[in-house]
Amino acid sequence: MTARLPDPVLTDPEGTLLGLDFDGTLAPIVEDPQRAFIHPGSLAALCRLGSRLGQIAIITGRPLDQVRRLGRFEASGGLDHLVICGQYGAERWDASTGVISRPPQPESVAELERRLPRWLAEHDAEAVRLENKGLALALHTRGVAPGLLDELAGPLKALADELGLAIEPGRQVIELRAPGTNKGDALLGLVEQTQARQIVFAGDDLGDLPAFDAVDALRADGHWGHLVCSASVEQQALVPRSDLVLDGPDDVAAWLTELADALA
Ligand SMILES: O=P(O)(O)OC[C@H]1O[C@H](O[C@H]2O[C@H](CO)[C@@H](O)[C@H](O)[C@H]2O)[C@H](O)[C@@H](O)[C@@H]1O
Repeated sequence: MTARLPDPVLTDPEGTLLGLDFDGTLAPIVEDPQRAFIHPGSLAALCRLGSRLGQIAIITGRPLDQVRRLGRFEASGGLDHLVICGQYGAERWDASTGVISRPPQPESVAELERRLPRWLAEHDAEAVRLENKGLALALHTRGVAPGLLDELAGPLKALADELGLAIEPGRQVIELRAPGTNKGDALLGLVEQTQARQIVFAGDDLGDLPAFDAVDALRADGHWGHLVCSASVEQQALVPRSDLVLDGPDDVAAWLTELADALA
């Protein structure tokens, strides 16, 4: 065993659930969210791990269809044990069955969609780039308006409260989204379904904290858990919570490759 590869996973891969965030963990952060493709090293390693680990789950704030496209999973073999939980667990795609579950857009998000262009104009925030995810609208400032989100955070929280939406802050983004799901509940649901004995989760941003909390709760309940941070200068909140700190998506790809090699 090396420090990067935990023994319980190496000795019982079939009993292991590997949960992974997408942006900033499997995919490098880029300016255009539509161009954030999975790191090729991570994709290759996941294809090898797919037949060795009991379950691989990508648990992401992204909509399912985006992650399926940016992850290039369907063009790749060996991923029968992959599940994608999109939009913080509200959507799900199971590679083994092809079954998709996806709730309809709530009226509160439709109302936000109607109001937001005018709201941004009234707040001198037209520079913000909007990403419409169906169950959420994300306001991005990467490359266009650094610092603007700090000013908008309070008014956006008031708007979210008025519409009954949840606020999800992230790396140069704030989302207003349908409430009721989070990455922690998505992970706990998968543990119950798969009866996994070892749970590993890797993430990079604030939206991953509920999954970190879930792993801590599972550990308190007798499971073996391992928390991995894909670190960045931009977001360090996960570092003190993590058992292993990796140097961003390149290092995540190297770590997944080491794991695939060890289990080959
Ligand atoms: O849960 P995740 O898989 O980490 O998704 C969280 C959000 O990630 C995306 O935004 C982030 O990545 C973009 C592409 O690299 C980057 O431009 C942006 O600044 C980051 O915040 C995505 O666009 C959001 O919808 C996700 O919710």
